[in-house]
Amino acid sequence: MLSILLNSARNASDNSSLKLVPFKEFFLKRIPCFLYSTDVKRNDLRWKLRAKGSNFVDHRRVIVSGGSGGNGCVSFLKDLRNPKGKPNGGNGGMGGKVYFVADENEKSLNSIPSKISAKSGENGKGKDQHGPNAKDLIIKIPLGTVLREIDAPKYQFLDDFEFEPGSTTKIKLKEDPSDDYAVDELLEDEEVSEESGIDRLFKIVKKEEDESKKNMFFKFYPSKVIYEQSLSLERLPEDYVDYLHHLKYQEAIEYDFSTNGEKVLICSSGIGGKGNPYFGSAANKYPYIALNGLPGQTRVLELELKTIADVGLVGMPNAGKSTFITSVSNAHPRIAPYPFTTLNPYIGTVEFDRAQKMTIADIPGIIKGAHLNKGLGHSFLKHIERSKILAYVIDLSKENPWEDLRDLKSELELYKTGLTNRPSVVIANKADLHETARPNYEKWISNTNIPIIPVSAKEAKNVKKVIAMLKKLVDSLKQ
Ligand SMILES: Nc1nc2c(ncn2[C@@H]2O[C@H](COP(=O)(O)OP(=O)(O)OP(=O)(O)O)[C@@H](O)[C@H]2O)c(=O)[nH]1
Ligand SMILES: [Mg+2]
Repeated sequence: MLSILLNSARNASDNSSLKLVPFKEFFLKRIPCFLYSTDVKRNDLRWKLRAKGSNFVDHRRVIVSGGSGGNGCVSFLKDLRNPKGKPNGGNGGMGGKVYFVADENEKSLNSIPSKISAKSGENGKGKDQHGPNAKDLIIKIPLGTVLREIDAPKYQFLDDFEFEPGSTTKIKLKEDPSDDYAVDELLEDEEVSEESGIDRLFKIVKKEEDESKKNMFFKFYPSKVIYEQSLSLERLPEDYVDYLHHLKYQEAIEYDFSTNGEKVLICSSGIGGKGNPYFGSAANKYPYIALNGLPGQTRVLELELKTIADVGLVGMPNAGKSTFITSVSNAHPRIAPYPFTTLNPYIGTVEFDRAQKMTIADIPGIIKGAHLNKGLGHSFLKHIERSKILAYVIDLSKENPWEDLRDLKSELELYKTGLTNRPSVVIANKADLHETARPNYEKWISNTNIPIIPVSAKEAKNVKKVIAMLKKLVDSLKQ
């Protein structure tokens, strides 16, 4: 039985076609590790390289919209004694706003949907029943996310709006007797000019060809014939006009979530429309119109996760970065004796006395040629880009370990010029493998002037010394 299992595992590993990979992964999880052949491991590595860490999402494009406001209602009180009662249409509720909150427990943008929309407010109803407001939407995003707006939203219904202080425009509501429904026509009124003295008035240019714009703002009493009636836009509620102005001239946002718990309003919600009592006056006791709710704000955003840590660990695959972070902090990334064990960045926290903390980022291994997308590529370097201190982890037991340091530095420079100028330490790991590590250490000391700290992350030897050095550097940068 065991030999059948082993053979199938080998057969699966020989076949490098993509289709078999999920099966192989599935299969390998279910056989004991002593049955793994080196072939299987090699193929596993190939699969990882092909995936380029794609199970970890650090870049995402999202469309976010606030909820629309509910419509106001046109309704009148009616009973036996009072067949023509007062207007009693309720107001529409506000839509939900969308907030982003930085959360240090979120590690990837994986869980952020590509479309985020808050719910709409409910419509008003008769008998003065106002529509309830919708709940705000709070989206948790990983600490260190950088947000950029990549597309200006288009609110076509605002194309014709010109917020010109001093000019006045009236909306004429007109009924065409041939139509069943009352329709509104938006006409520019030439006669009325600057005399009103109200600043926030605006002009609507008539555009007959665009039917879709009709009835955008107003709701009419069903089947009620409305003869010519005019309404100046200055009678619109102030928050309604403010919101239209805000939509038309909204500024692009850019934000860097660098503090845990930071809450930022991303999209405002649409204002609810007023019910018909709002339009009632001594001259017009039976207003047959109400306001529709306005749509919520929409933004197209690009989110990029750039981890924030005090210290960034950089090293070739298998150098012992994950072993080091495990021995000094609360992070527990996977450790294994083959390259590219780590596929996502990890953040470990080292706690000192007096509630002082230092964070360290472990990222996937970088190899020579990473800038040409070799290995896992160097896109993960963005996760140490914001670390003020770099800790190079070198495998001291390897042949010519100084070459690794040189290659790492050149990859860092190719990724971002000047990155290697940051304060740094060199951790010479695997110093417990005396046979090779000792002569390498001696050569390093005599041939270079780069200071190194010999360490055994596995046996937790000398790691405290490294932490003390790193803390000194972190503290000196804070001053
Ligand atoms: N002898 C010895 N082995 C070590 C030491 N540190 C790490 N190792 C071993 O080296 C292998 C790789 O360690 P990892 O910590 O997974 O290395 P890594 O740099 O995180 O590797 P990637 O995640 O693949 O980039 C494991 O088998 C560790 O047990 C050490 O100080 N001494
Ligand atoms: Mg690792």
